[in-house]
Parts: sequence; structure tokens; C-alpha cells
Amino acid sequence: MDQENLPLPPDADADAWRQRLVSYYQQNAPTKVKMVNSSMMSKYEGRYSALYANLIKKYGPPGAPIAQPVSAAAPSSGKKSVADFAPEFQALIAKATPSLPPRTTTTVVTDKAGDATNGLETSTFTVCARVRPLLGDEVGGAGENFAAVVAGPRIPGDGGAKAYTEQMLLCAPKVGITGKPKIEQAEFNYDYVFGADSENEEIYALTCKPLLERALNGQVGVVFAYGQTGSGKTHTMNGLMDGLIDSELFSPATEVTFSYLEILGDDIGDCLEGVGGQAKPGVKIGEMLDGSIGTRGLSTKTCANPGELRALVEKAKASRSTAATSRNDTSSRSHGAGIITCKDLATGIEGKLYVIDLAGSERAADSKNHDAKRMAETKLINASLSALKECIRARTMASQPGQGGIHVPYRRSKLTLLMKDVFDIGCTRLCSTVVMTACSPLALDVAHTGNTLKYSAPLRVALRRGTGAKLQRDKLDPALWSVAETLAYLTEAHPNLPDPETFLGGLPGVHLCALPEKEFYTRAAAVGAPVEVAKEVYLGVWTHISDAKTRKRRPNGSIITPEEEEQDRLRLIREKEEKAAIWAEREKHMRSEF
Ligand SMILES: Nc1ncnc2c1ncn2[C@@H]1O[C@H](COP(=O)(O)OP(=O)(O)OP(=O)(O)O)[C@@H](O)[C@H]1O
Repeated sequence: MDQENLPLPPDADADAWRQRLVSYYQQNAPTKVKMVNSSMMSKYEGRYSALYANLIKKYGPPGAPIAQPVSAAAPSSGKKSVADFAPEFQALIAKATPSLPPRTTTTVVTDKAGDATNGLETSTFTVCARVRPLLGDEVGGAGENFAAVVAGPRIPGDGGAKAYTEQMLLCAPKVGITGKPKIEQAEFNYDYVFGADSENEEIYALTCKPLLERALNGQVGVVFAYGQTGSGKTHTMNGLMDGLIDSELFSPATEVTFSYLEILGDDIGDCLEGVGGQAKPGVKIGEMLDGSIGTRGLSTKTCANPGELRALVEKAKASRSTAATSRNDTSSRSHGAGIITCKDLATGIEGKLYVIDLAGSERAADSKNHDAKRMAETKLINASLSALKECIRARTMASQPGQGGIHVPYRRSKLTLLMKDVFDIGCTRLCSTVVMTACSPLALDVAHTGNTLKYSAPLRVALRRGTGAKLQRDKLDPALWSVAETLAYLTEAHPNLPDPETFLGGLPGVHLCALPEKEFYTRAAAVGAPVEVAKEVYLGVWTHISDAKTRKRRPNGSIITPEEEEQDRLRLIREKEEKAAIWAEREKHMRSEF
């Protein structure tokens, strides 16, 4: 064996591994040498030998490359294909790409959380898309390796019902029947769109920082990345995690803990207790008697400072299951969920942040070379992604008037069960979710990227400011109470609260509902009420919020009262009995005719 291919010692450092990987790619996949970058080195820190083994599986032993399947087959008929017109398409796409003005809105996540015109929305979604840059041999590459997905216009809102929107443009290259190149452009609306030149720091500030603020207030923040394999999900999630580590998460008033699990179907592993690059299996996720989500067999580590959290995140990354797939040499083959809890040491109330890196979806063409194990993996990944899609769709629909009876099937997969706070209409904490749609820029991938965008764009519910008048006002919804109505409620429903006026401090219902649990405790203590009373008031308010969220409405927004519901039920019974009597009568006549 050549000197350069001899096994590296177990304690070889990152530089030695970088040289080894470069030398390996030069021998077996020379066009991919540029893939050995700082992002790859950090993703695989601590488990370079696993990466090397994955590459050997895909590209063969050093110096003996295995031929790779060709992804875009050249046409045999002599008819011109997209690849033949690459420069023309690039010119057309450059013409369609707008130059972007600076953003006018940078507070979408917080604005959504506070959008209470139609009653308080307990779970809000901010839906974003990011397209990664061209990488390695894609740059100036041949065939359909040019960028056909670009950040489109930013459309300012009017401060009223019309929402602020950013667009992702999908420019599908087509060769017309006349043999001329043309692009079919489709626009997809998002809250934020991040182009190929966007940086993780900017994305953190706009999307993840507001979630952290929410978690520090005892509430729940969730961010997850969805998209095709190799589209940049892990790159983005790692960037957001780095942002969180260096944030205001740590303070003497807060205790921070961290857990990391990986999910593949019903198999759940603890990545902080992993050995030999593999997560420790046997973690269970389930619902507790009080409806909260509990885990068994999952370790939770306390971290006193950013350095400790960073070390745990690196350890978790080192245990995640990865493989070299046809589209990504460093593909994650499981869903990875980092859970950060921040406990207020004064009140004991805990906020939570979930940072979820989903496994990538694959095109049928990309999975055709998989072995049976990888095929089974792909099936499990796709099943849980489809459960996630259904849950988000049902949950956003359930927020619309007249849709109270919608079922959100979050128990269908372990992934959605873990995210119960996002989907449960009766949850007792506010929850903000950021969906990050990761897109490949390649023309080769436009069909798959189109599906990804079609999946995620409709999840966005635009801010509905100014449209509240269309709904019949729900007198029992605390989020709609005036200061006087809120005070009347506290006085009547909570006689044990000594001084409701001071407790309320002049807040209208919507502001009372948005207070974190710990603030109820602080306010109760200030008026001399015990913790039990604070808890009773908090749960009382939240019972009203949940009832208001599930109140039955007609599609026109009017409320169906319990009395009307009862009348409807009795009417249906009466109609059924009348029909049965008519049928009995007919049958009697039919019998007598024979
Ligand atoms: N915005 C970006 N800037 C620079 N490099 C990027 C960016 N996004 C992704 N990459 C690079 O692209 C490659 C694939 O990205 P990544 O592993 O994050 O994809 P993924 O969507 O997580 O894939 P999979 O689902 O297969 O795990 C990596 O080498 C990564 O470093």
C-alpha cells in the first residue's frame, strides 16, 4: 500500500485527516476534492474514520475507484436536452433574479407569537426557505449543474391584513418543442427566504433568537430543517446551534440542560451516551398521565457554560448515524433532535428549545442503488416526514374558523409525538415553531425542490391582522377580554386571589394570556397569595384559552353555542326516527302487495 494510504493512527488530528481525505478524493473522485472543507471537517469531528469508511463503501478502496451511477442520462435520440443549453438557461435565470433591497421586517417570529386579533394562537409557525450555494464540482460544472433556484422579491406588507412576504423562485429549465430553451418560473411565498449568499449568523438572528427569548420565558421554541438530502439542513442547524451556544442562554439565574436523541422509525437512540460513533439504543418516548411528553433512557446533562454545551453538541454529532449516499457523502440517516431546557432557578419553571435536523428526503432515482438496509431506512424516514407534513397541515387548518373538529395525528410517529407541544391544541404553553426549508440550487433537482417547496410553502399562515372583525367575537376567549372584563373574571372565578387588581396591573386579557407561568407566580407572591393560588389562576386562564381554541364555529366564523349543538343533535335524532318510520310504512305496503 502507498505511504499516503496507510491507516492513520487512532489519535490522528483533524489536519492529518483533512490531508488523507483530500488525497483519497484526488485518487477516487477528483471532481469532489473541494468537498473537503471546514463544514465537512466540523460535521465529522471525532469520527473521521467513520466518514472514511463511508467513502470507501461508496467510491471504493483508495486508488481503485468504483464507477458512479450517472444521474442525468444524456438523450439518445439526438433531441437537444437541458444540458445542451446550460449557458442560455443561466442567462435567462440571471435575468429573472431580482436584486434584493434590505429587509423591512425583521420581527416576523415575535409578531406571529403576539398576533392575537382573533384570539391567542397558542402555536405559531414561521416558515422559511434557504437555498444553498453551488458546491465543489457543481461550480462551473457540466450538464444540469447550474443554479435554477434563487431568492426572489421581498414584498412589503401594508401593516394591515396584507402580510410581508419573501419569495423563492424556481426556474425550471425546459426545451420547447421548437427546440428553444425557456424557463418555467414558479414563485413560493415564505416569511423569510435566504439566498445562496446568506450566512448562518443572519438566519440565527431572525429566526432562532426569538425562539430563545420564548424559551427563557418558560415557553417552547422549535426549529427544524426539512428538505432533500444534501440540501444543507445539517449545515443550517449546526449554524443555529452555534448561535444558541454563544447566546444569552447562560446566566446565573438559569440552569441549562441538554439532551440529544436520534430517531429512525420507532428506534430511538441517545447520542450523548453513544459509543464507537453510534447512539445508545433503547430510548422510549411516551405520553405521561398529565399529557406531557416523557422520555425513558435518555440522558440529560447539565451545562454550566457555553464550552460545556459545545462539547456535548460535538459528542452528539459524533454519534449520529450517517452514510455516503449518491447525493451527499456526509448524509444524516436519522432525525436528530437536540433538546435544550432552561430552568428559571427562582421559580423552577422550565422553557424548552428543540433544534431538529431531519433526515433528508430522496428522489426515487437517488435511492435506486441502495441496499436493503438503506431502502428500509429511506422508507422509515419518508413515513415520518409524511406524518410530520400531515400534522403541520392539520394544525394550521385547525386554527382557521369552522375547523374545530380537525384531528392532528401527532401520535402517528415518534418524531411528531416528541413535538407534541407544537401540535396539541390543548397545550398549556405558548409554542413558536420555525420551519426551515432547505433547497438544492441545481437545475438537476428542480422537480424534487419543487415538491419540497410545494410541501412547505402552504404551511405558512400569514399574519391576519385587521381581519378579526369577520369572526364573531368569542366572549369567553380571555385573549379578547378588556381590562375590566379580565378583572371581573379574576374576581369572580378566583376568590382566593387577595388583590386581583394589583395582580392584573392593568393588563388586558391578551397580555395576561401571553405572560409566562413564572410571572403568575411572581405577581401572586406580590399580593401575598400562595403558589397554589398562582397555579390555579394560571390553569384557569389556560383552560379558557384551550376552550376558545376548540370552540366550534361555522365556516362563516359564527360560534355554535352548546345549546345550538344540542338542538342540532336532537334534530338529527328526530330526522332519523322520521325516516325509519317512513321506511317501516313502505315496507308494510310492499309486503301487503305480494
Ligand atoms: N449554505 C451553505 N454554505 C456552504 N456549504 C453548504 C451550505 N449548505 C450546505 N453546504 C454543504 O453542502 C453539503 C451537504 O450539506 P448538508 O450535509 O448540510 O446537507 P443535508 O441536507 O443535511 O443532507 P442529508 O439530508 O443527506 O444529511 C455539505 O458539504 C455542506 O457543508
